[in-house]
Amino acid sequence: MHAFNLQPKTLSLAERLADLAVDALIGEADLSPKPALVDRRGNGAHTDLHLGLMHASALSLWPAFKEMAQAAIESGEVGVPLREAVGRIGREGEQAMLATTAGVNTHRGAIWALGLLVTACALEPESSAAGPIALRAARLALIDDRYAPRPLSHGAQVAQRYGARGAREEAQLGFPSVLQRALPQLKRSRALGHGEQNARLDALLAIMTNLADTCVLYRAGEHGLQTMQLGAQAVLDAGGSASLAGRRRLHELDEQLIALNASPGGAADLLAACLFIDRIESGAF
Ligand SMILES: CC(C)(COP(=O)(O)OP(=O)(O)OC[C@H]1O[C@@H](n2cnc3c(N)ncnc32)[C@H](O)[C@@H]1O)[C@@H](O)C(=O)NCCC(=O)NCCS
Ligand SMILES: Nc1ncnc2c1ncn2[C@@H]1O[C@H](COP(=O)(O)OP(=O)(O)OP(=O)(O)O)[C@@H](O)[C@H]1O
Repeated sequence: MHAFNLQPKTLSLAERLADLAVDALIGEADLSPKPALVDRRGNGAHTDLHLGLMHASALSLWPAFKEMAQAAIESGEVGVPLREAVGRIGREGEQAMLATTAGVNTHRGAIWALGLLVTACALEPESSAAGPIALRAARLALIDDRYAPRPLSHGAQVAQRYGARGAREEAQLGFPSVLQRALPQLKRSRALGHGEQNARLDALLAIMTNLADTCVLYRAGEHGLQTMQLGAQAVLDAGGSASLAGRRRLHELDEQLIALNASPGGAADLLAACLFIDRIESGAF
């Protein structure tokens, strides 16, 4: 008899969903060259983040994603009890993240977006279509969580100043940036044979063309947001990340956004959401 069981352990549904969520975060972090974001090249516009921290943070969230999926399986329906359970687990995940990063916000928006999507998937594991998953996530996001603290977050300050409702609204509308922009662009660029990394960069740019990213608004105001949106569109118009002209535009956009300290963190979170849904749609679980 062997001392070790060498058989691969069969993962539960909740564990597989947590794996996919963490994979999506690592895929987003590693993707390079992303404008002004942490990637394999460097720290973009961030002084307090680096790639190792993004990886460690992503891994620290695995238990929270698993617990959210388990809560969905046990509850079986969208409703106040599940919303409040997921809110509590999300806040615990945030504490695990902050303990790992010594207090730096690496993945706040991603816990929210991916947490809702993991929960939505676990509610109906037989259905892998993006539309119904996003709709279930939106229904959850629309439910009020009475225990959620209401801090004067960067997002809340930007909402007061510019009227942008950020991460919450994106989820409540069923992730339009992911379903209507990122996923179609990812598929278009893949179909053109642009290569997976370029297709992912194009998907990120497609999100950036239209998003009211509260990270950018907080750090660089409306001018920063406009620079991000127009610059991302210019890259896509020039032929996307796979073309020489598009790459030149992408490099310019990176420099412009770094000069403005305008890191599109919300767009990055939504790219992770896009990569997650793409894996679900392709039958990964
Ligand atoms: C809704 C959240 C994101 C708070 O949003 P708020 O705008 O107040 O906060 P904050 O300034 O910290 O921004 C959160 C993050 O969202 C991302 N983001 C920014 N803009 C956007 C956008 N337009 N769309 C999507 N994500 C965005 C950014 O990465 C940013 O870091 C969430 O953290 C929350 O409500 N937490 C409470 C605990 C809870 O219920 N958790 C549930 C986990 S499923
Ligand atoms: N690759 C990435 N690089 C940088 N940020 C990312 C990346 N992926 C996701 N993000 C998101 O961007 C956010 C970081 O933005 P930001 O630094 O503005 O946050 P903050 O701590 O709220 O603000 P500040 O650093 O201005 O005090 C994180 O919440 C995270 O969700």
